[in-house]
Amino acid sequence: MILLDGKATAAAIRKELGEKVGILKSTTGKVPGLAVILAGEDPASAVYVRNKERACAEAGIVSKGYKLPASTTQEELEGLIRKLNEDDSVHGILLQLPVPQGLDSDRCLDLIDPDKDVDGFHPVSVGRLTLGLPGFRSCTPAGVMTLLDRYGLDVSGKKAVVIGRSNIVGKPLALMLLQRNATVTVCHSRTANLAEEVRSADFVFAAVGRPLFVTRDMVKDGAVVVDVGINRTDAGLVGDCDFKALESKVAAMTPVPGGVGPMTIAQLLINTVRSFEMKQGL
Ligand SMILES: Nc1nc2c(c(=O)[nH]1)N[C@@H](CN(C=O)c1ccc(C(=O)N[C@@H](CCC(=O)O)C(=O)O)cc1)CN2
Ligand SMILES: [Mg+2]
Repeated sequence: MILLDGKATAAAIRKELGEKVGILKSTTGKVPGLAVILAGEDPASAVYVRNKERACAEAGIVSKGYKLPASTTQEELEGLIRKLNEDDSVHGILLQLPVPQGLDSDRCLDLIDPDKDVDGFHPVSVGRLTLGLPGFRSCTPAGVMTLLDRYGLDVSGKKAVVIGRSNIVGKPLALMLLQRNATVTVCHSRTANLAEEVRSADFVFAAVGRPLFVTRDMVKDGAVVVDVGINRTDAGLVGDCDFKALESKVAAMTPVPGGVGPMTIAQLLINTVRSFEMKQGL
């Protein structure tokens, strides 16, 4: 089995981007800037934001953190986004999700300038993805595609099954796979014969949010399995797939942790550098 090592791949991407940013800096005199908004005190979000800021530093991207209390009002948050839209040193704006109760994340995401929407959550970005037009792609599914590319795994003509239909993973991932000429099935909680659907897949993408949901009997021999799940259990962090049980059956698989998670952050950096380049007309 080939271990699809997201941690190592993400580290390689950060290094490559660092070199690229160095060249961009010497040719333009400017550096990419990412604004990271964290509202409230969700501990997992705080970790992700810290990791994003660290990753930016490693790649030479200037990150500006905006840590807001859970009591922040909708108006304050919207005011900050408007200000960042106008700030020429900011090439990417991200609002860490979830936001505290009482804040409307959809209204905030709507306000982000689509040219700075490095998380790819703005309806314009989603529309561009749907139409196959250039634009920012949601970091988790785009990071998955980048990981497959780095391992030379081509989905064209293959049967891909996505388990999960969230706006930030399942739906955009299905569209990206379709764009790459996979035959795509999206499964969810109401799918009849889910195990049978998954068993027919050459590529399985699990984004259900249920620990060890994908079992050995559900996967065909030689399939490629990408586990997008991050579940905190008493036994620690586990994915949506039973890694130990699948290991001897599949051709390639991502671990959790160290698979898709680090690629999400690497993709954010890729998107931010791309946004910077576009601003410079490159
Ligand atoms: N504005 C956004 N909010 C959220 C996104 C997003 O892409 N943009 N995705 C998730 C959270 N997320 C990034 O924000 C994220 C989750 C997990 C990881 C990661 O590296 N996970 C590690 C394990 C780390 C741990 O101990 O938890 C791994 O899988 O190896 C990175 C980013 C929801 N919100
Ligand atoms: Mg994501």
